[in-house]
Amino acid sequence: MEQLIYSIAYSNWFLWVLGLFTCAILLLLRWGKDEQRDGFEIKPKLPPGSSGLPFIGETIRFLREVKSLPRRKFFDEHELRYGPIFRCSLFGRTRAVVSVDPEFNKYVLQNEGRLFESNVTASFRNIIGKYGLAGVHGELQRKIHGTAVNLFKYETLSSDFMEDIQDIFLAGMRKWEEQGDIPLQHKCHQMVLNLMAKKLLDLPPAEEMKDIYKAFDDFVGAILSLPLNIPGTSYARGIQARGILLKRIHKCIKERRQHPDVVRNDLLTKLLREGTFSDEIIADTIIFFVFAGVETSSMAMAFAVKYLTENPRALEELRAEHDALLKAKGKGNEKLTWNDYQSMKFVHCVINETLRLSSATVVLFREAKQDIKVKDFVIPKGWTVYVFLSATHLDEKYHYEADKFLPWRWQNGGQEMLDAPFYTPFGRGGRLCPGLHLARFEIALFLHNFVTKFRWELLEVDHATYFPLPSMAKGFPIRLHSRADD
Ligand code: HEM
Repeated sequence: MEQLIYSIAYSNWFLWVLGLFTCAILLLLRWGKDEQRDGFEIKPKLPPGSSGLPFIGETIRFLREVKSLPRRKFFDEHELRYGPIFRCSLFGRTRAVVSVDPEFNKYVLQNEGRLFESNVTASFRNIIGKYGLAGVHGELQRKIHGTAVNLFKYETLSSDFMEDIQDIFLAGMRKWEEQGDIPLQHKCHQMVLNLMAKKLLDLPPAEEMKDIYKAFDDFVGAILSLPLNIPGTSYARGIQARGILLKRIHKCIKERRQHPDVVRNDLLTKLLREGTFSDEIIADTIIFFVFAGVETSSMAMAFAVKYLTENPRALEELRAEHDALLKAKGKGNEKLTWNDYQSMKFVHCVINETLRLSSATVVLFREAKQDIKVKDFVIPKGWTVYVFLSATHLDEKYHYEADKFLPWRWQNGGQEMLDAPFYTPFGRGGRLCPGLHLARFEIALFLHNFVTKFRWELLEVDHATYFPLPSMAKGFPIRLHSRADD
């Protein structure tokens, strides 16, 4: 018996040693495999950081902290510990690096297509389509991007957009006035959607084309949803909406070919006239403009009003600028001219500051196309770099009292910040937003009309969130009062 006990104890001890030995070998083998996967003979010096939990990484912590104050908490703590470029597993990507270093961000974005490449998930690509610009690379990306730059360039705003923007915004605001109580965020969304539908496809406003507008809405709603293609989910509705929109766009293409004599000032006509792209590319490009141009601009409008509501001094200064503009034009002459737009100053400070605090694009994803040496470490080929634009916008090192809405920081030389690597609401490099002039123009014309026509009060306290997009939980419910009654 004793012998048996000894022999069991001995064999258990032997098994323990054997087990530990095997684990050690397996760990060594796995470590070696990781090194080989990264393409290095010896362990590369990766940026400092941690991988967090398997697969989830630090996503849960990020999502929790991005909602709390100060808004830069997650980045401040990581930067303090590891520096501005750190290894961090987020959103299911374990081989990833976060950058909140403005100079490195600039380097990454300016080397698009050479050292780095924008990368999108398969589910996102299913929504935006094979030729949706974010997922297109190389020569074709440059060609479509160049066309978009041409369509939305500063010089075209006066001839191609001014009249339509004012007509649609003035009509929209007349309705808001009748309604009195409005959720501003949703109303801005609808108004910008009307504008894009008119400018892209020459469609009449929402009331006359409910199905198409619902499809637009479902499509935009699906972009940031969980990619579950199960009936009833936002993603599935988005895929369905994409089909409806494609059908409508192809119908418009056919109509334009059948009736070339009908004069239209829309972007589809211009794209067809160029004759460079297939119908499939044109359809995906139009759909991508809806994705890129609606939520981004309309959120900025709603957030500008939120910040002005909270900062009466800024509102007063903006209103004074725009009342003076109207006074100089004389009564009954409410439509603005190109010269009026060019004379506006403070409104651009308000727009810059709004986009600094709540730009629609929080983070850009880029994949390293080769091993990238940064400082004294290496980002291996195939790794993702998260370029966190919002983190540099909120960094006290570059913006004093960074959490506060202070449009005056953009006055007296503040304009130089527009080119600085720590202010990039529209990105940079080969994918710099081609709609940036249009977006600024829309927001300026919106603010001009809104502050000169209305006083307003907030009906309920609303809570803003900033990820994945800036948004207000209740849609910013306000009561409007016409200033004509003052
Ligand atoms: C406040 C409003 C807007 C903001 C903050 C914004 C921001 C951005 C940013 C940061 C990018 C770069 C994406 C990247 O590098 O991967 C981008 C790309 C793009 N934007 Fe905008 N955008 C706005 C409005 C618009 C408008 C009105 C349009 C026109 C319809 C537009 C069209 C595009 C397009 C087509 C791209 C893709 C460029 C490419 O990948 O080559 N954007 N936008």
